[in-house]
Amino acid sequence: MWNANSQLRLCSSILRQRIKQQQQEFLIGTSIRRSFTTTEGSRPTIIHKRSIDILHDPWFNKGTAFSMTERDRLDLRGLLPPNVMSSQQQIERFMADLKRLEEQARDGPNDPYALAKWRILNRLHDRNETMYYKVLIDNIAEYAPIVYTPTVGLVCQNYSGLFRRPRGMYFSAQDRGEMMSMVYNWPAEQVDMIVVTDGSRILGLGDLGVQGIGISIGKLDLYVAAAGINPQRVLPVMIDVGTNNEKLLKDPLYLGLQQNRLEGEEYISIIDEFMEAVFTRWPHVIVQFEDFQTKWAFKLLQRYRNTYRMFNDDVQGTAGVAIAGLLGAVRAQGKPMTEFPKQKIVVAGAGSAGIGVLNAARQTMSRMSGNNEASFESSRSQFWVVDANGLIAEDRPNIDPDALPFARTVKELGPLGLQSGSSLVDVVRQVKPDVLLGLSAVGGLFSTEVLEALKGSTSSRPAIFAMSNPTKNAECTPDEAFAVLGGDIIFASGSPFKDVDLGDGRIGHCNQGNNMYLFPGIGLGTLLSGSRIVSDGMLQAAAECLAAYITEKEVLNGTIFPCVSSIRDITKQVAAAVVKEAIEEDLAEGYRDMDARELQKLSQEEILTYVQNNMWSPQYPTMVYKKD
Ligand SMILES: NC(=O)C1=CN([C@@H]2O[C@H](COP(=O)(O)OP(=O)(O)OC[C@H]3O[C@@H](n4cnc5c(N)ncnc54)[C@H](O)[C@@H]3O)[C@@H](O)[C@H]2O)C=CC1
Ligand SMILES: CC(=O)C(=O)O
Ligand SMILES: [Mg+2]
Repeated sequence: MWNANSQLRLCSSILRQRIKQQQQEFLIGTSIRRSFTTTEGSRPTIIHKRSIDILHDPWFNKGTAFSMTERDRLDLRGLLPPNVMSSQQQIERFMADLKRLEEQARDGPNDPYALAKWRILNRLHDRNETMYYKVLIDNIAEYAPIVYTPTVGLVCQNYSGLFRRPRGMYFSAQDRGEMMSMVYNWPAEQVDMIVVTDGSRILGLGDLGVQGIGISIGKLDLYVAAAGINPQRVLPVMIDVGTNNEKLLKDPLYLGLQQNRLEGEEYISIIDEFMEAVFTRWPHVIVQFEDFQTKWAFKLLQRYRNTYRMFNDDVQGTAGVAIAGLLGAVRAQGKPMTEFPKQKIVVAGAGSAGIGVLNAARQTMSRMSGNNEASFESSRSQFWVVDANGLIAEDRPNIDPDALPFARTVKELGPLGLQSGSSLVDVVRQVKPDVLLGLSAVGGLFSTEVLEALKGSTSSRPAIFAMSNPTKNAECTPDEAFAVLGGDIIFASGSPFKDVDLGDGRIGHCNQGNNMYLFPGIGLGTLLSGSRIVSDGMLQAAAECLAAYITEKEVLNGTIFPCVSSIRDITKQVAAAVVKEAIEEDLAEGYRDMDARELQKLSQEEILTYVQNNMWSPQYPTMVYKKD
């Protein structure tokens, strides 16, 4: 339960973890405890191929970094230029090429260059995975916007043209009855993480059909870079049930099924078949549902969450990140987090993301203020929800059942001069909210008029969350927000923006409020705990860990989310919090040689070491050839 003590407990435990972590980094390689000393990636790699086949396999290829003895041992001599490069030299050569593009891009339009960078990185991904992830991890702040939002959106939009080598698996409506055998076509014996999409709502770009595979690939890049999931054990998946995108339906070069989306039972039976197939081959896999349109996101989550190791990133990951940000916004006002239940929050957007955030925020408020039926009921009145048809009130016909709990009563609205369907600007003007949160996918929705209305906020430091992706869908830019409201606000956006120079020596901080701060840790923590499900408690633990990661000083300076360059560290902490919660809930069944009983005995610090030691990092392994 949330109270001042739990807040303190969290902050001090994070501090303790950081100190321990430094000690542990020193200790790795020495014998801490048999059961969690094997560092991921330190074992030699057994390969069953030789010669040119190795160079064409991105999982094993080291390119010019193969030593002369390896070249002899693996029949590679003469197939590479003679100069053996270190992995660092390889990266320098690659980066010099990539940077040339940046020099040209400095004054040019942004998008084509971002796409060109993606192509260059993707080609590296195709030929040498180890080097690709080394480049990504070492330069995550620079390249997350290329492999992830915003450029990944552009990549999905242009995927038919960009497609060269296949990556991941495609299950289509034509594969009904075949999936159980098809799944064995994937070459890896073990898969830890699947990210699956049906392409129906890719970021805020709508239905992109089969081209949505790009988002599964981008999310899994972060799983490898941030969570240290072994790249040989990730699987991007696209389930192609058709598309309702008229442009794609008419495009002769479109790569997917050119039919309207299947609906109802036909649709569900395909997703069911896919789930059964992947969990039959890999019983311990974790499946992240990504960018399913709202009408299926909730239904599929309810259908599978108690049976399979799965979660929906847009509903649950986003909710956790928003909670962490909302608590940060309370602290940024100089108040304790426990004041959160008093915040007035206007949410624009009642889709999978908006409703996910609303449910989680309401539960968090309720937990903080009594954790009973009465507190749950009363916390409802802190939210005003506006969608494409304006303010949601109970007298709206055919109200979406997921939004119904947040519909305002006509009685409540009367004194404010509001009614069902009132515009966002009127709602903001009358409610005077502490927080204005956008998950609407409508770029520019927080217009100058809306931001002007927020000047009436009763908060000393109103918060604006323009969380829609990609960049052009952000409800407003930080420049717009700071220009209208001045420096005393908190700003977060789903896609990255630059900080704003406020002109008086101060900087307006632009936080990136994106589920990337949670999903990799949720996945890794679930994997390492061996929990059969992803429980609400595990998700809550992840959100609390993220909330506590930011120091008091940072929060007061307007920082409510960590910087992207610390994503690997925050992911490790989140994963450890998830493992700990799974142990406490008695869900942890163990992973590899760490069984449930061993897990139960670990201290908090030991859990962190266990997580760290199981994170893959991009180092070339020693290779040993064995005949099949
Ligand atoms: N920052 C992050 O981590 C995340 C951001 N998102 C973003 O959230 C956005 C929405 O995602 P979903 O909820 O799945 O989409 P959705 O399409 O299901 O929902 C959009 C909602 O916005 C409402 N809307 C449309 N026009 C509006 C207007 N003029 N005023 C107010 N509301 C309006 C719609 O009625 C609907 O309720 C996307 O852009 C997505 O990229 C989603 C997940 C995570
Ligand atoms: C970030 C994310 O998951 C989305 O925009 O859908
Ligand atoms: Mg998403």
